[in-house]
Amino acid sequence: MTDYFPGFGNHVSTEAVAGALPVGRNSPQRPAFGLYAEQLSGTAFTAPRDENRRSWLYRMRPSAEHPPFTRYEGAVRFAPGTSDAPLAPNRLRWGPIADPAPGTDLIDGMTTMLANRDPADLEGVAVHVYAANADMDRRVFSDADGELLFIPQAGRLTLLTEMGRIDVAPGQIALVPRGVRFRALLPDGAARGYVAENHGALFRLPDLGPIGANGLANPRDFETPAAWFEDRDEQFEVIQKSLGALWTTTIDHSPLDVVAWHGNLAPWRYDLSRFNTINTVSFDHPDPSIFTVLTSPSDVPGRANADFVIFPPRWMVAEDTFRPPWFHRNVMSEAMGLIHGAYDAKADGFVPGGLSLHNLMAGHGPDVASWDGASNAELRPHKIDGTMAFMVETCWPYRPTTYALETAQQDYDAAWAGFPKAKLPE
Ligand SMILES: O=C(O)Cc1cc(O)ccc1O
Ligand SMILES: [Fe+2]
Repeated sequence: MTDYFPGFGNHVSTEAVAGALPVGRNSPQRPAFGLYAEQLSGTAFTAPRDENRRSWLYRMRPSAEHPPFTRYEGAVRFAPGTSDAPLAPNRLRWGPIADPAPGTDLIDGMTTMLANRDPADLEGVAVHVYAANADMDRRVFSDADGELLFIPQAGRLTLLTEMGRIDVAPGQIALVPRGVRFRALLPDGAARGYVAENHGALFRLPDLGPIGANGLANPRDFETPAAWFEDRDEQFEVIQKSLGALWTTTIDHSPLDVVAWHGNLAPWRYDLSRFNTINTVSFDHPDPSIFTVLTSPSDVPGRANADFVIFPPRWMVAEDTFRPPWFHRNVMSEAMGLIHGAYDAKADGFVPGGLSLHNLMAGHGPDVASWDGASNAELRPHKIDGTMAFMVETCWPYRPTTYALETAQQDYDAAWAGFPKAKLPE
């Protein structure tokens, strides 16, 4: 049996039980075995064909069957809303969050750090970090507010989703579409990482323009799981994030009961080491958009609701060039995380599991030590190796949560203190 289907956004047909998937129609009068047909829409019914994303699910019970949701009181650092206080235009940076209490699963282990827009606007993005040490057992989560891009930093995740089972390790990413229920197992007993929650247009591969037909993240390297289900008549808690808050209800079976599905709205995983990195072979550091893995467009052409960008291992060969990121002020807002290794613009203080925020127009770039090193380096071909940083760049300025504001490093501005003054000719 195929475990994963290759390709981004393909139309997949998959059944975990032979004969479960209807042939030639979506909604037969009586689906096989008494299964229930359900359409899951990721775009409006009327979205243009090349953007239209939906799948048909054939399940043991309809997902409509559940009692009312009530407010979920756990996961106190997950989706608390952002601070309303006027936000000082400071650069912010954080170390990794503390280890969670024993018995903390992925959902209770989520900490929202940054968010923008209201999820009800169907625009914006939130950045969460997670630290967990327990499997989700007899409870599932779904996010009505957006698709979830998982960026593991330590420890593997097994995402048991309604549409299949995804194993994802640090160095890989995985996406769970809006509304798809899942539970997470931790094969290594503990896991840490980041989640970008995209409230806006679905992540897609960026146009390649003059790069041509190949390069960056190639579609064939995305993997969508085959249908998988569990038939468990036990109490299951269903936690749902909706309109910025967490809700819970209980049903008497596992909702991961989709026996077959077809369509082009589905979870996937991608190994970041497959990214075909393109950069200068002459001079100057291109804009980091050259490292875009995925983009969620806004309504303004070329201005992303969210870009997921990586800084992977690569050769640096530019001549007469300051090779690390230059100093800059950006109308877009930049949240950065580090999966492993070191980032070439920051000698200290930015560690794996940490996070930084350079909001719109915040002056940033290399710290003094990195600037000094790169300004005096002998410019031979040099391999940046053993590192993977990423950025979630957005046109909507981020607002930190109160927890994030209270836990930010106190001395981040010192990264840019003490640059020598330029000496003009007398
Ligand atoms: O700020 C950063 O470190 C990310 C970044 C890298 C780069 O090479 C150019 C611009 C940019 O925002
Ligand atoms: Fe930047």
